Amino acid sequence: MIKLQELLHTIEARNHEAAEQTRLHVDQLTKPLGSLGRLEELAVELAAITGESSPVVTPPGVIVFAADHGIAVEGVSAYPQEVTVQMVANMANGGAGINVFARQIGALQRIVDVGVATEVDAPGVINRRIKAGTGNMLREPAMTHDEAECSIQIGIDSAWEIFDAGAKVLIVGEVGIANTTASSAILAALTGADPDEIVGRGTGLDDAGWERKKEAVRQAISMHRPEAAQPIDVLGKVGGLEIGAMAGAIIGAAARRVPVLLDGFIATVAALLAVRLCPKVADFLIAGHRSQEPGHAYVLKALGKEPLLDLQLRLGEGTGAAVAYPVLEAASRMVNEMATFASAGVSDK
Ligand SMILES: O=C(O)c1ccc[n+]([C@@H]2O[C@H](COP(=O)([O-])O)[C@@H](O)[C@H]2O)c1
Ligand SMILES: Cc1cc2nc[nH]c2cc1C
Repeated sequence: MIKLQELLHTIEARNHEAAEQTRLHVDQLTKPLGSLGRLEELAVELAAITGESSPVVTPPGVIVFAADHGIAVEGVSAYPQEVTVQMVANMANGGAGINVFARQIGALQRIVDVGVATEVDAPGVINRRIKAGTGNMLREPAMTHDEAECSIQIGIDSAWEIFDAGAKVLIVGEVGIANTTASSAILAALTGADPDEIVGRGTGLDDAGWERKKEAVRQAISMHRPEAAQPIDVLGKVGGLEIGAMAGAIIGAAARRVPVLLDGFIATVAALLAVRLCPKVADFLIAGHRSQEPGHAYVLKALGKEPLLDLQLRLGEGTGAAVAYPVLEAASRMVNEMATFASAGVSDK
């Protein structure tokens, strides 16, 4: 186990030489200059991230972190808390949305229980339980400082395990009823955003539930006064076990120069936490899609990221990133498989 602060210091900058080599190569491929648009930018970004001028992105790795949230008892989700454990079992059986899309893109898959209320006894679910769900942030801090740190460490370990198994891109997903409330509270605490601007309907709240959710975020912030400059304080007071694990996995990817393809609102808030812990992490992130949750556009803007897709998704689990992955693969294949003007004997301008 490497201490978090030590690991954060090992995160390097983007590799400009590799990026420049890729840019030169892309300009020699058999196409009008610049005609593959954002794919060309993505290829250069992949080189800068990985340090490889011919970056390879297969296979991708998908890790879904699952946990429950004490705040669920306040009626801030359209679905009951037991959906979390039921969906973990569904994922273990390969029947969830993320299983389908992960199979479609040939991904390595992991599902990690970091704190579902009821323990899931299904083969394939990795047990890294910290506790049986967070505390209700309207009554107590969601986690202790130690628990928050532990969630980050579990994320780092999980990411490194899937990289050791061969994953070349990281997709982190989650399942956790009420985690859009925790994510909204983290986002408000880190950025000072007004809950009215960022709190959405999550799984599909009605108007009354939506008002309750905004009020819960406001109250949690005024009760705990999380310290914006102390991301682990924010994570502990108003966060979630799976959100900490996702932040850790993203840090683990940056430390190993593995590109992170971001999913929806919860995953992107976890990325913002990681970036606040170490700003260089931002260089390793590619936004997969823009979710319908209004806070997602806000956090993407805070990170300065333009998403690849906007398909009006709001499922989570890593699904949006998995659906965006073929775009990333296309950028990599362009670099590795297209002929150059010279090799194909095509006249350049
Ligand atoms: O990824 C997103 O942007 C997203 C937006 C809304 C809902 N979700 C998923 O729905 C759950 C959280 O919604 P809620 O309403 O229970 O807070 C959680 O399991 C997420 O995976 C995910
Ligand atoms: C059915 C269902 C599946 C999910 N997957 C991620 N969050 C979810 C929330 C619900 C309600």
